[in-house]
Amino acid sequence: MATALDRIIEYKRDEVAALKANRSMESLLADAAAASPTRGFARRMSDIVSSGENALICELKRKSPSAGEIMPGADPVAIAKDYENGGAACLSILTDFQSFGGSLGDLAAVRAAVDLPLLRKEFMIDVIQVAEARAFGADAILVILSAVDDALARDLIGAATDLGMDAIVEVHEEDELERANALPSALIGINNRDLKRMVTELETTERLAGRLAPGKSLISESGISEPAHIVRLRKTGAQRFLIGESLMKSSDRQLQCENLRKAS
Ligand SMILES: O=C(O)c1ccccc1NCC(=O)[C@H](O)[C@H](O)COP(=O)(O)O
Repeated sequence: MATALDRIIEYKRDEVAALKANRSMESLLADAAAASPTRGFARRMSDIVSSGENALICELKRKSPSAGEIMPGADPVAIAKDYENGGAACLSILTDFQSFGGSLGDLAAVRAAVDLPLLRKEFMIDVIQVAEARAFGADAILVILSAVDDALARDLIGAATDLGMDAIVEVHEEDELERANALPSALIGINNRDLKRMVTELETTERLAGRLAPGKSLISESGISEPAHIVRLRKTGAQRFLIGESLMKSSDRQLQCENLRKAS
């Protein structure tokens, strides 16, 4: 049976074809060259980790295949400022519209409003999306190994590096982690969300964390909603966390960020 990810990749192919029909790589690269410099996504997290606190990548997420509507009319700038005031290391801006209600407009608006490094959270299947990400102000991209082969992953990471961006290589299981270890990016995201069963299990990070190659930095992603989860995940060595739904739904986003940032 097709997973949510399979369905997203299916329509992403149409979106990329439409992008190529409307914009040339050259014009996107010209916009990327004119964009303000990258802000050091990986470096910002490392600085926070060195201080002993947790580096949070806080996500703007209006809806999702697993949760349905989360915060339909969310104002991207107001949310981003809550996260910044709460001590987020970086922000994750979903730019997929169909499944997550996001847009490149969100990315550009947040870029102009806050100083934090930004991840363009998108389903990358073509290097033209990487150029587009930089043109709209991204500092990092996501490479989901369940959606791409190693050759394409290398191309996406190479394109990001050429544009001064970082790349998070995202894995869900052992064989993907082995592949990630061999790819030229230091950031590995272990996603606790099983897209086949649509459940999140922190046990996924606990199972895989010890298998990261030396020099790789672990980001634990999905299903984190309370300081106790961070305390548990820190036992695996994780000090970088990607958090969306629970922060979006929090009645005091800034305070919740502060609590998660300091949990140990
Ligand atoms: O969130 C989903 O339902 C989903 C479905 C299909 C592909 C990706 C999906 N989520 C993307 C993410 O990785 C999360 O947005 C991110 O890790 C934050 O997770 P959470 O804190 O659980 O919102």
